[in-house]
Parts: sequence; C-alpha cells; structure tokens
Amino acid sequence: MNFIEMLQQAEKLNNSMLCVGLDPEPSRFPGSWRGDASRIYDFCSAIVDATKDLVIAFKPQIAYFAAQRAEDQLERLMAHIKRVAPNVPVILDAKRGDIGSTAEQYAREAFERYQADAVTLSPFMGFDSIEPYLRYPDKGAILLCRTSNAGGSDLQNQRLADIPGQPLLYEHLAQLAQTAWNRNGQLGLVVGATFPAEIERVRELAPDLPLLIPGVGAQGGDARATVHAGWRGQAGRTTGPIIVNSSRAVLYASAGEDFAAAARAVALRTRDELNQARQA
Ligand SMILES: O=C(O)c1cc(=O)[nH]c(=O)n1[C@@H]1O[C@H](COP(=O)(O)O)[C@@H](O)[C@H]1O
Repeated sequence: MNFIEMLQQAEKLNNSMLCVGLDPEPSRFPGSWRGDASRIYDFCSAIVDATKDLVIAFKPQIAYFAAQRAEDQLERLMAHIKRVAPNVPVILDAKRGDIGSTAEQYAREAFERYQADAVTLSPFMGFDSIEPYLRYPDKGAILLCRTSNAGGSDLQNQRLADIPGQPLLYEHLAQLAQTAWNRNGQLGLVVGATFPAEIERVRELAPDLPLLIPGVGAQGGDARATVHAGWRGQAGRTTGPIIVNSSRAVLYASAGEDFAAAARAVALRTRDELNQARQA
C-alpha cells in the first residue's frame, strides 16, 4: 500500500483528519521525567498509544530527537508506531532540501533508516533536489508551499514576473506539484492553518494532492476555516485529503501524570471539531 492509500485508509478507519505531531521537549515532560531526554521514547510512545485510534497520521519532527542525540529513540518510536498502529502513516518532518547526491542520503535516512511513509521537503533547490525521494514509489514527499509562520510571506508571497500569469511563488509551486513534478503521484503540499485564504488557493491549484496543514492549536489556526478551505467535500469537489497537524496543544495538554489521558482528550476534541466543520 502506498502513502496516499494509507492516508485514505486511516482517514476512514479513524474518521479523522487530525495528525498528532511528535515534537518532544524534555523540559515539558511530566513529573519525574521532566528534563530527562532518555524518556523521549517513553513520552512519545505513551502519546501514540493514547491517540492512535484518533488520527490520520503521526508526524515526528526530527530536530527534537537529533538535538537531544536521541535518534535511536526515534528509530524505536517509528518501530513502535508500525507495531501498534500499522494502519496509520508516519510523516517524518525533516524539511530536507539539497543537491541530488545528498538528497539520496536524506531519502535513505527517512525511508530506510526510519521507515517513514512520507517526508517533508523544502523545494527551494528545485526538482532535482526532490527527484531522489520519488525513486521510492510507495513513499510520499510533502513540499513546503505556504508555511504557517509569518516569515513565510517573505519569499512564498513574491510574484514571479517571468512566469506566464505572474503567479506568486507558492502558487507556482502548487501548480508544479499538481502537474509536472508529480511523476508518480507521490507529492503533497504544506499549507499553514494560519492562512485559510491561501489554503483555498492551493486547493484550487492542486485539487488532487494531500495537504499537510500545521498551525491549529498552539499557533492559533482556526480548525473550522481550515476544513472549509481545504477539505474535499466542499461544493461537490473531490479532492485530496487534508492532514491537520497539532503538536504542542496535544502533547502538553497536562504537565501531570495524566498527560496521556489529557492528550487523548484534546486530540478527540480537535478531531471532532474538524469533523463537525465538514457538516457546517
Ligand atoms: O512542515 C511542518 O510540519 C510545518 C510547516 C509549517 O509551515 N509550520 C509548522 O509549524 N510546521 C511544523 O508543525 C508543527 C507545529 O507544531 P505546533 O505549533 O506545536 O502544533 C511543528 O513540528 C512545525 O515544525
């Protein structure tokens, strides 16, 4: 089963568009685990166990592991997710982007070492920096397009005068990902929940692609507006799935021993809020 099929299956099985982001910060761990980087696996696997029936995907952010010299714990966590939630795809958030020969190594890291089902990529270096990931036909490659941060506008909202129609950079990217770059149907796009109008524009330009939408929860993105802008059921359209990520709001819902139950409660509430927006 390829990444897109896995997404469709998990969406249906768990009735969910919610992705729980795994961004472990030891300083925010509960009780006696606080500050202890050796507990990263224990913390994340408890979150996975508590939410695995509520999500369309999990998204570990590699920097949180690498910064703590905890890559071995990330390997164990990936294996754990495959064991306890084999139907839930895992997106390794690494935002890689480099020349082809180096990209080959990053692709090996994501897909062979960590066994990720998809990886996030920065498309700034162009198609030959993306192509090595497309050699893994069952895997997904999700390109940054219109990111959730304020500085995303610095480049992504610039107009490209030399391209017919003079699109904004993020619009051009969405168009390329929907068409010429999407050789094997593996691509997806990142669009921030903090910019619903841009989600709608990307959805217009890339109707078939999965959209990874971070920014609900801690960054204040509106779940309802996100679904209205990006979900497939609107106005009779059939479009790719949306994967709405929340990390800190779920992970750190409680600083006490009840952290996993509290994470589950927030994940459940967010999943239901997203689902309700499909009806309204
Ligand atoms: O690619 C991403 O996942 C990403 C893209 C983007 O535009 N904005 C963004 O916040 N992210 C990631 O999504 C997560 C958001 O975390 P919270 O703000 O805690 O929900 C972090 O892991 C970010 O690195």
